[in-house]
Order: sequence, then C-alpha cells, then structure tokens
Amino acid sequence: MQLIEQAKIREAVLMILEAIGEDPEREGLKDTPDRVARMYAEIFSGLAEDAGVYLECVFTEEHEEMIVVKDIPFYSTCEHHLVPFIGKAHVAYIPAGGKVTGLSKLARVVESIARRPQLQERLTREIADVIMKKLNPQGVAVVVEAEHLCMSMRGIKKPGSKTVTSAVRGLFRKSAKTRAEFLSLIKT
Ligand SMILES: Nc1nc2c(ncn2[C@@H]2O[C@H](COP(=O)(O)OP(=O)(O)OP(=O)(O)O)[C@@H](O)[C@H]2O)c(=O)[nH]1
Ligand SMILES: [Zn+2]
Repeated sequence: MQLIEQAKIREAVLMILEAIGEDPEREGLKDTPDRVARMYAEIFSGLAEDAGVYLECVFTEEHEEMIVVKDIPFYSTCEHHLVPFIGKAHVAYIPAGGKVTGLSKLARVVESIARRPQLQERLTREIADVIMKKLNPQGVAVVVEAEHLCMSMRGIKKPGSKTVTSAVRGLFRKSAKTRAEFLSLIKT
C-alpha cells in the first residue's frame, strides 16, 4: 500500500493556486500547499490501511443475537469531485462461533474505509464485506446516510438532500424479519 506523496501534493496545490490567478506567496496562502498536503495525508490515510486488521480484536462470547452500532459519524471524500460527503453509518452483525469484536473496531472500520477517495455505494459494500470476511458472522447489515457537498455547494445545489445506501449479507439478506429488526433498531 502506497504512502501519500506530500511533496507532489504541495506542487499540485501550488499550481492550482497559480491557475486560479492567486498569489501563492501572499501571507495567507504561502503555507497552504503544505497544509493541504498534510490534510490529504490525513483524510486519505485509509489508503495505506487494511481495514480488516481492526477486526482481529475478538472476544469469546456466546452471543448469537444482533449487535448494532448506529450513528457512527464519518467524513469521506467524493472521488468524482474531491469534496466531502458527510454522514452516519449504522453497522450490525450477528456473531457466529462465540466470537464478537470490540465495538469501537466497527467504527474504526468505517473510519478507515471512509478515508479514501470514495463512492457511497463502495463505502457501504466494503464495510459489509470486510466484516463478513474477518468475523465470519451469521450476517452483516450496513446502512449509510450522507449529504454530498458536490450536490449541495455546486452543480445541482440541493443542500439537505441525503443519499441512503445499504448492504446486507447472510441472515440479513435471507430473512425479512432480521432486516426489519435491524431497521427498527436504527430508527429509535
Ligand atoms: N453513485 C454515486 N454517484 C456519486 C457519488 N458522489 C458523487 N456522485 C455523482 O457523480 C456524478 C458525476 O457526474 P458527471 O456528469 O461526471 O460530473 P458533473 O458534470 O460534475 O455532474 P453534476 O454533479 O451533475 O454537475 C454526479 O451525478 C454526482 O452526483 C457517489 O457516492 N455515488
Ligand atoms: Zn461528487
């Protein structure tokens, strides 16, 4: 996995500032290429990570009911426009084999996968798939709701509109009752 090349970002941001007719030497802008490079290293830090490693934290617990961590806030970056999309993820799974993971690890997975140039659909799917792969549970469900700034601050300009995506695996896919339980739990 590649590390972010901050020198390249600095150069590119300098060129953008010049291209929009700004003076990159003026006081407010002179450190901007460096700031943006550091910011990109932060908001794209997930590129250098395997989100699955967080799920290596498991505890033995005979719990075979649904576990839901809801309202996990995230900031991601739309890969089409490189502006943020911001929202919440709700993540549920039904453990199998007496194996549960740390609750914060589910939020860490969301965070890691969000910190990449993303599509909301892919973010949603990747969260579900990594949990299926690493925990091998009876099922996983993920709902993501987000506002895309590329639809709010520019283009079609519809602030407040939300996109909702879901991914269901295993029992959540097979059983309408399990899906309904999940939906009722994330509503309250
Ligand atoms: N499916 C999907 N589309 C997205 C996501 N983020 C942004 N988009 C869309 O990507 C599309 C890119 O469309 P283009 O026509 O190539 O770009 P554009 O000319 O800037 O389009 P407008 O946003 O309509 O002005 C837009 O419709 C965006 O709303 C996402 O997470 N999922
Ligand atoms: Zn966009």
